[in-house]
Amino acid sequence: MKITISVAQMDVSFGKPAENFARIESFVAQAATEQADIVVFPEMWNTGYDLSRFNDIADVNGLQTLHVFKALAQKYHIMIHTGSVATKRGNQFFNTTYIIDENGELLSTYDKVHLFGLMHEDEFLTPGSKKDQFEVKGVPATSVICYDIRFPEWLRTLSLNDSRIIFVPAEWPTPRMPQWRTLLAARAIENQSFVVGVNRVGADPENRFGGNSVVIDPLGNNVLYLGHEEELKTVTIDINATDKVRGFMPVFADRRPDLYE
Ligand SMILES: NC(=O)CCC(=O)C(=O)O
Repeated sequence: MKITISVAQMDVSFGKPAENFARIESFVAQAATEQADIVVFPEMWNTGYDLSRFNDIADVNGLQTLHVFKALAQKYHIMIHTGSVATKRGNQFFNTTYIIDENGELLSTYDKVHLFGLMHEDEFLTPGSKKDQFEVKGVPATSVICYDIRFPEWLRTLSLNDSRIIFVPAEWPTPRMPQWRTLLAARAIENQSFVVGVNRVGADPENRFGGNSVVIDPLGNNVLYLGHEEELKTVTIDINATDKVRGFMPVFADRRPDLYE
């Protein structure tokens, strides 16, 4: 099974959802032109980390995100991983991913589980407590958000359900780019899965963001690698590679969960 993935490495206007929403369609249109099955956006691109203003700018119940992306998925007949957006539900704020299929149907919702204190998420956001599991063209997949990749036990838990692709939208600052690359490669190798990491570029008042979005195969090799500029790139992956690696080195079968608690 082959899956074509477009990575939308976008810049984000700080605290300006209208400007950010206005730029989304061009990425989806380009991905469709490049015949992608799915297009993937970075983390919290609707607002950036303008956390103290979330009461005014977070997407209430994700309604704008869902409305815009469902329409785009139908118009371009493409599956969309929304990256993540700042959402407001009741009086709480979340960092939320939506997965929408090519018919505009919502497949899954995920709230970031591990909140990143260095960027003050823990002061403003409520953490999620559910897994994200969905299928891309019938292939089991999962998704986390940025800092979540520092928790291998969480990605392992998500991968035990036969997942073959792990999506990782991010706002990962430039000084820690070597860690971004190493952690993503490690998660790919240990879970014998493809990893799709989509980072933003540009800057906000506190950080510069390093791009370097990447698609990594189950052996840890980059099959797509972006630089530091805003751009969309597309690659086709062959999911059979995960069967080959898992057949050759049966890591999942060799686990000793009886020792892990
Ligand atoms: N937005 C994030 O979760 C950033 C995570 C990060 O920078 C890290 O080093 O981890």
